[in-house]
Amino acid sequence: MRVARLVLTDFRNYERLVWEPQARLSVLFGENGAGKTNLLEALSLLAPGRGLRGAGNSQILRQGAHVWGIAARLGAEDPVSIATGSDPSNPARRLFRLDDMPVRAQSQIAAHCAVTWLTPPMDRLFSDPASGRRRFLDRLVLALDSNHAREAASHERSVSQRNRVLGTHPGQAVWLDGLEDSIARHAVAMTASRLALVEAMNARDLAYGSTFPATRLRLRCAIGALLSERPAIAVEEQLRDALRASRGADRERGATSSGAHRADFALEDVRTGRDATLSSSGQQKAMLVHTILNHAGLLRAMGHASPLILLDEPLVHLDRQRRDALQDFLARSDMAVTMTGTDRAHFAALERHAEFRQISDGGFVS
Ligand SMILES: Nc1ncnc2c1ncn2[C@@H]1O[C@H](COP(=O)(O)OP(=O)(O)OP(=O)(O)O)[C@@H](O)[C@H]1O
Repeated sequence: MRVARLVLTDFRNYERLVWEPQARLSVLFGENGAGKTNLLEALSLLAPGRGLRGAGNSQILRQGAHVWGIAARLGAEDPVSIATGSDPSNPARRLFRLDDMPVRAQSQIAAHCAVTWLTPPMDRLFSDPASGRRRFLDRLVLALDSNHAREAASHERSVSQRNRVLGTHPGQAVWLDGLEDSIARHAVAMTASRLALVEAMNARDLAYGSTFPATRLRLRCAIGALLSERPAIAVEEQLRDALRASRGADRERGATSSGAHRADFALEDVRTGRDATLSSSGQQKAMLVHTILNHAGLLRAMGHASPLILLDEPLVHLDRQRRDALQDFLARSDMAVTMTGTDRAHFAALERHAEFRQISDGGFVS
C-alpha cells in the first residue's frame, strides 16, 4: 500500500502540508525539531489508535489552532481516501472518514489501512514493561486480523469491570461468572490470533543477505501454551476455572491474574539463538527491523495489502554492514517505507531508489 497524497492541516508544527510521494521509498531528512517524526506520526494516525507517539488531540493540534486534520489517498488502483482529525464540535474527540463518509467503527478503517513503525523510544522495548511489547505485537496482529482490536477492547473492558466488581461487590458470583466468561472467550480469541501471526512469521524465510540477522518470535503466554495442546473450548473452560479460583487473591492484588493481558513475547536471533534481552542496542534494532519487514512480507504473501512502514531514524545504532544490508534489502523489495534521518548522506545507497525530501520548520525545503 502506498500513500498517493497526504494533506496535513494544523498538525503539530505543520500549518498546511501537501505531499504526493513520488516513490515507494521516501527519506525525510533535516535538522532536529524540523518535523520529520511529526510527519511519520501523521501517517501512523491513518490507522486506528493513537499513533506512534500515543498522543492525544490536544498535543497534536498545532499550537494556537482549533482543529487538526490529516487527509490521505492510499493506493494507485482502486484508491481509498482516509481522513481523520479532531471533531470541531468536541475537540477532544477524533473522527474518521472513509471515502468521504463518516466511519462508525474504527475497524472499518483497519480493513483498509495498516501501519507499522519503529521509533527511537522503541530502543527500550525489551527493557520497558511488557505492555509496550504487547502493543507492538497486537499492531502486527491487527494488520492481519481487523477484528483483533474489537476482541482486545472487549477483553480490556471485562478485565477492568471484574477488578471493579471484585473491589466493590465481591459476593456477586453471577456477575463475576459473566465477566470471567467474557474474559476467557476474548482472551482465547486474542491469543489464537497472536499465535497464528507468530507461527506464520516464523515459517517465513526472508533473505536479507548474510549480514542482516533473521529473527524468530516467541509468544510467552500461558494461554498460548495451553492452546498448542488442547482445543480452544477446553482452554476457555480452564481459564474460567482459574479466574473463579483466583477471585480472593485477585481482589487483594486489585488485578486479574489470568488473561490475554498477561502475555509477552521474545525475539531471538535465528543464527545465534540469542534473545533480544541479551543483545546490544544495535542487535535489538536489527531484530525489530527484521520483524517489521518480515511482517510486511507475510501480509503480501497472504494477499493482504502491505502496511505502511514507518522507520524513524532506522540507521541509528546499526553498524555499517547492517546499514548496507537494510538499504540493499529495501532497494530490492517492493515495500512502501517512509524513513527519517538527520543526514541524507547516510542513505546514499538509496539515492537511485527513494524520494528524498528535506524538512525544515514544518515544511518541505526540497
Ligand atoms: N502541537 C504542536 N504545535 C506546534 N509545534 C509542535 C507541536 N508539537 C510539536 N511541535 C514541534 O514539532 C517539533 C518536533 O518535531 P519532530 O519531533 O517531528 O522533529 P524531528 O524532525 O523528528 O527531530 P529529531 O531529529 O530531533 O528527532 C518541535 O519543534 C516541536 O516544538
